Amino acid sequence: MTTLPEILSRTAPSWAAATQHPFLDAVREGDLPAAAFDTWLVQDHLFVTDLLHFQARLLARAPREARAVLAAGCVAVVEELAWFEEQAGSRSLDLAAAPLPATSAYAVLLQGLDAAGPDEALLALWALERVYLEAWTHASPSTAYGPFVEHWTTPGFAAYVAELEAVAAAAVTRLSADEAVRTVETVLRHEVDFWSMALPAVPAR
Ligand SMILES: Cc1ncc(CO)c(N)n1
Repeated sequence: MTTLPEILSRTAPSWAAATQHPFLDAVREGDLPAAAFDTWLVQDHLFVTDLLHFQARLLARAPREARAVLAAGCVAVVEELAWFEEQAGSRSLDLAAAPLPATSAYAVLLQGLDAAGPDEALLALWALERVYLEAWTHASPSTAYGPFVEHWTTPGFAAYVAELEAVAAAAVTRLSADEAVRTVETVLRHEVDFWSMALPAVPAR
């Protein structure tokens, strides 16, 4: 039977790459230029919009035990989008920017998961939320970007990831280990590309 600890250990180097990324080091050290952060923030707003659409579709076909966490997650994502709009307003950012290639590629991945079974899609959702929590935890503490780091490492978000983990733990038992590894690896590769997207503006250290 496939288990999450097995999948985590088989994908460990990719988790490290997606959480100990130079973008996040620069956030922690405070030397990420505001322009790079802002580029990333506008793209993440686009990603979260795509995520809401994906999650709403998944809710409609999810196994019974996953419905409550997915529905609560949809509400949280709607609130997250409003929060992005507030941040964009105070940083004078244009949220209507076009998606960069990493954002478009991630959107294609999420759309593709509609054709996969709900268990694979649930596993992917857990992975993309867990890696985000770990990534921002790696960026902590940050003085320059402190409020953002705090927003993405709150106990509420950690509790949501833990609830998703319980659902993903059940889902993964219905997948083959190779299938589950492939799904998680694909998510983690897209996460690395997403952090890398805004990095050319980061000074060498
Ligand atoms: C790229 C990315 N991955 C995961 C999350 C978590 O919602 C996010 N906001 N952005």
